[in-house]
Order: sequence, then structure tokens, then C-alpha cells
Amino acid sequence: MKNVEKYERGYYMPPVKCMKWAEKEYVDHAPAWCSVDLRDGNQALIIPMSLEEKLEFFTKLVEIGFKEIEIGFPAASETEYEFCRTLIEKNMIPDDVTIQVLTQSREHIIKKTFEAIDGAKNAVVHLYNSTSVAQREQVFRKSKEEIIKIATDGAKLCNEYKKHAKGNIVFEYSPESFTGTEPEFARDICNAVIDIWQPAPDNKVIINLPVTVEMSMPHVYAQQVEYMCDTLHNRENVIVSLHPHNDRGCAVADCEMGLLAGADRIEGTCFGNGERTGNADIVTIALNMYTHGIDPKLDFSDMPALVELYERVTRMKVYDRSPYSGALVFAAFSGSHQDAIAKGMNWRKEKSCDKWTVPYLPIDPHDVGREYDGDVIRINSQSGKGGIGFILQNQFGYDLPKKMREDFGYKVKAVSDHKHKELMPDEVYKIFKDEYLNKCAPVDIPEAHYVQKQNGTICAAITASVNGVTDDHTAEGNGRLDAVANAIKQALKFDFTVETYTEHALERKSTSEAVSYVGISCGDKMYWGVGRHSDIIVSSIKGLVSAINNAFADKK
Ligand SMILES: CC(=O)SCCNC(=O)CCNC(=O)[C@H](O)C(C)(C)COP(=O)(O)OP(=O)(O)OC[C@H]1O[C@@H](n2cnc3c(N)ncnc32)[C@H](O)[C@@H]1OP(=O)(O)O
Ligand SMILES: CC(C)C(=O)C(=O)O
Ligand SMILES: [Mg+2]
Repeated sequence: MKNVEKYERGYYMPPVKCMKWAEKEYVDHAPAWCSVDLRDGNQALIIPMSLEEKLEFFTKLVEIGFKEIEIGFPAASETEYEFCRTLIEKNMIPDDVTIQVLTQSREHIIKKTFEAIDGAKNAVVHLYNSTSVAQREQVFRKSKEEIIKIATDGAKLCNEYKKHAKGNIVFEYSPESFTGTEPEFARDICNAVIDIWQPAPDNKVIINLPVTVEMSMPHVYAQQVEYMCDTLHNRENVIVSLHPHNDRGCAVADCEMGLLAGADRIEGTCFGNGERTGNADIVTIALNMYTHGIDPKLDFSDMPALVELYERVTRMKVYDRSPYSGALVFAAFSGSHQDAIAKGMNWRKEKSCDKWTVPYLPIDPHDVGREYDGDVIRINSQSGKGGIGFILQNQFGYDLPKKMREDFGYKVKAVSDHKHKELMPDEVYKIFKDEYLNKCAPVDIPEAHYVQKQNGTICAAITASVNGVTDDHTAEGNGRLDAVANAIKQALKFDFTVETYTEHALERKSTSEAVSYVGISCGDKMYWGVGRHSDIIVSSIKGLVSAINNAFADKK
């Protein structure tokens, strides 16, 4: 990369070491969550959501359990304003939910914002102005004092408007572009605003520390957050909030480390929608906590419904590998992963485990509304016998013997490889049926009669049909299958050995049938057949005949 000299680290470290957070291991309680899907998420869309779409999304966010929802920037447009009015006038905001609205620190915008929330029972008025070195110099061309004045003038105006407001109003201040701001200046401007708002136990204020643009590694942000937590005035009455964007791909880590550093609240969006690379993905942060055994106090148990709604109203896509939500995040195509998952699932059943420890799956797919069948083990040319056998067992009830799984596995992989596509469970089952099940051509045994001799041997009298030509044969054996096998050898003048035989019941709704797996050797090769019938003997003979037909096909 030839232009690397063009860049330098544009962030500022706190003046003192702030590393207490690094002693902590995990986030041990849920923060206050604020969804900014309808504001930051919405302002980043190619086509912002319509009023109806915002209403539908709002209802979903409430259902998930968000208690604070930034519903928009009411001074931005007619739709934003109308949306706010509709929620209030149609009484759509539950009493335990607080709406939040964003405003620049400009009088006409603050005025319009307070008009928009008139009548709301609970609202957060979120005031912001930019504080970074780059914005101070290039955008505002103002000194530090002048930038502080923008914030304090706005804060004072908010106090004035609040006097006339009927509902419960909480204030939030964001030193926008915090990550490009010297921490001491961020501290000073926030403290100036705090001093004007005078927070108290029953009137807390929110200080939001946005990673407007992500400029550093997350441990740097954590130090900046810890510094702010240590130096803000009236800290006990200040709710420290985080609002990371994802420019370096670390917004979730920023939130997690920022929480370790003392923050109380997270602003983010579902699936990380938002300006440029997006906001922090609340789904991921919340479910990361969940998989550590901490209740995030948000309910993502019907993820498919949330994804459907989100994709429809935002016209964005949830990436296939988006943590916890993507279409492929539980899918194992590769053989060794499938094998481990299938064994892990069986272990759970066997041991009645109450903790989730299945290899390769950090969360139980059922906990986010996903299925084991179809979502987890998926079949292509990378798959192995473990996964393919798992599909056949879980979805169709066939528990193949280990050696036969291998034979079947290679057949399925070959089909997928040649077709160059994933195989659906029904296609896997069709291969199974075509390759092994009740095969009766060219060889068939339409009739068999058994006599038990005094010496304990069994005599089988069979009618053998080869390419439709039938004749009768009799032979003895130490069991019915053995006797029939001997009679078939005679009839076909064909030598083979029955190497293995297993069977189990196949439960299908009200009926139960026997399934028999027969492996024969012929020269140095093994051939498999499966029989299925309501009678266990007929089932075993059908399995044997299927294996013989496979051997015949190979000999041709
Ligand atoms: C990081 C974030 O996500 S911040 C939120 C960003 N979201 C949005 O901007 C979406 C909604 N915004 C809008 O619809 C419009 O920008 C409005 C209605 C708010 C304002 O519209 P306008 O006044 O026409 O335009 P614009 O936003 O370009 O105004 C820029 C002016 O405001 C000033 N300004 C920008 N932000 C702020 C602020 N937070 N506080 C005070 N002044 C500000 C700029 O310095 C500039 O001043 P100048 O006119 O003296 O050069
Ligand atoms: C308005 C602020 C909080 C913002 O969205 C940002 O800085 O990213
Ligand atoms: Mg933002």
C-alpha cells in the first residue's frame, strides 16, 4: 500500500493510565439498552423508513424488550416529526418505555424537538455537538471555548423548554466525534453541560460517549471511557452511555470493553445497521452475554421473525454470517464439524445435560428460534458420514451401522460434488432409497417358506426371480437369513458372505416397521442393502436381496 504515509493515529490517550477495566473478565449484568434503529439506523438507509415501517419496527423493538428507543430526529423531516406525533397521539408508547429524540444544539431545532415530544409521558432529549479536533478546526472553525459554548447554550435552552414540558424529560448529551477528541476536552465539555443540568438521584442525565468514527483498537476506547467515568462531575447521577460505530469492525468489542470500563448503557442497532459500517450490533452484544450465562434482558428468541421484519422495512440484508442471526451461522457443511455436532447432540440426549456444550455451536439454535434439522447439518461435497447419517437418523429415522454410514457418505458426497450443489434432506433420502432400500431387480425373492429341523437348523424353500424368470430352491442354514442366503447362492451360482446384520424398529406415526441393514462381502468388496417391512424376517430378506442386487450391479 503505497500511500501509508498519508495516515496517522487520530485519537488521543487519556493523560493518566486507565486500565482498571482490564482486570475484569466478562460483562456481568445487562446494561440499559437504547435502540437507535429508528434514528441512526434510519438516517443511513438509501430510502429511509416510511411512517408505517417505523411504526412496525417500533412495535417489534418494544416486544423485544427495549425500554429506551431513539425514535428519530423530529426536526429533520415531516415523516420524522409525524412519526413522533403518531406514537404519542395514538398512545402507542407503553408506560415503561421512554422515547428518545435527537437534536443539534441550535435553537430552532431544539424548539421543534420539544414541540414534537409534547404530551409524551417519558422522553429523552438528546443534544449533541461535535468536539473532535478535526471538526473544531475544519467544520466549525471554532476555539475550544466556542465549542463549549455551543453545548452549554443548547443545554440551557433545554432547561428552559423543560420547564414547560408536561412529561418526564431526561437529558442526554453527546460530545459527537468523541473518539477524535482529547479526553480532557471531552471531560470539560461534558462537565460544563452536567453543571448546567444539575443531575440528581431522581433526575439523572445521560452522557453518551460516541465512537462516531472508530479510530482505535477497543482497549484504547475502554481507557477513554474509564477516564470519563473517573472524571465526570456528579458521577453517581450520570448514566454513562456508549454509542460505537463499526469503522474498524470492533464496535461490539468497544461496547463490551466500555462496559468493563464502567459504562451503564449501550446505544446500538439490530444487526449493526447505521452510518457507514454501521452502529454496534445489539443482537451480538446481548447474545454474547447470554452465552456467558448472563440474562441480557432482551428477548431474541424469534430471530427469524426479527430478520424478516428488518430486511423488509430497511431494505438491508442480514449477512449470512452475521453472529447469531445470519442464515449460515449454525450451518455445518464440513465433515469433521458435522461429526462433532452430531456426537455432541447425542451426548446431550444420553447424559441429559442441562448446560449447553455442543462443539462448534456457541448457542443452542433453538434459543434464537432456529431448527436443528435444516439449519445445522447441511450436506454438500465437504460433508462426512457423521453429518449425513445424522440427517438420515434425525429426519427419517434410519440409524445406519457405522460401516454403512461410510459407504453412504461417499455416495452422497459424490452426487453433491457432481451436481455442484447443496443437497436437501429429501435429496439425501432419495439417494438412500435408490441405493439401498428394498431393491428387487434383477434379483427378487417373492416367496420363502421355513421349516425348523430337529437339529435346530432352518430349511428355507424360496422362489427366486432373476430378470423375471423364476425357479425354486431349497437350502439349510443356522437361521432364516442364513438359509435364504444359501438358497440364493444356489439359485444364482454366486458366492458371497453375510458379514453383518442389524435391525431396528422404524417408528412412523401410528405404524412401526422393521428396518434391516445387511452387509455382504463378495471378493474383497462390501455391499450394503436395507430392507423395510412390517415383518422382521421379510425385512431382513429384503435387506439381503438389496445388498445382492448392489453386488450384481457392480459385477456387470
Ligand atoms: C453523528 C450523527 O449521526 S449526528 C446526527 C446526524 N443526523 C442528521 O443530520 C439527520 C437529520 N439532519 C437534518 O435533517 C438536517 O441536518 C437538519 C434539519 C438537522 C439541519 O439542517 P440544515 O440546517 O439545513 O443543514 P445542516 O445540518 O447542514 O447544518 C449545518 C450547520 O449546522 C451546524 N451544526 C451541525 N451540527 C450541529 C450541532 N450538533 N449543533 C449546533 N450546530 C450544528 C453546522 O456547523 C452548520 O453551521 P453553518 O450553517 O454555520 O455552516
Ligand atoms: C448523535 C451521535 C450520538 C451519533 O450518532 C454519533 O456520534 O455517532
Ligand atoms: Mg451514530
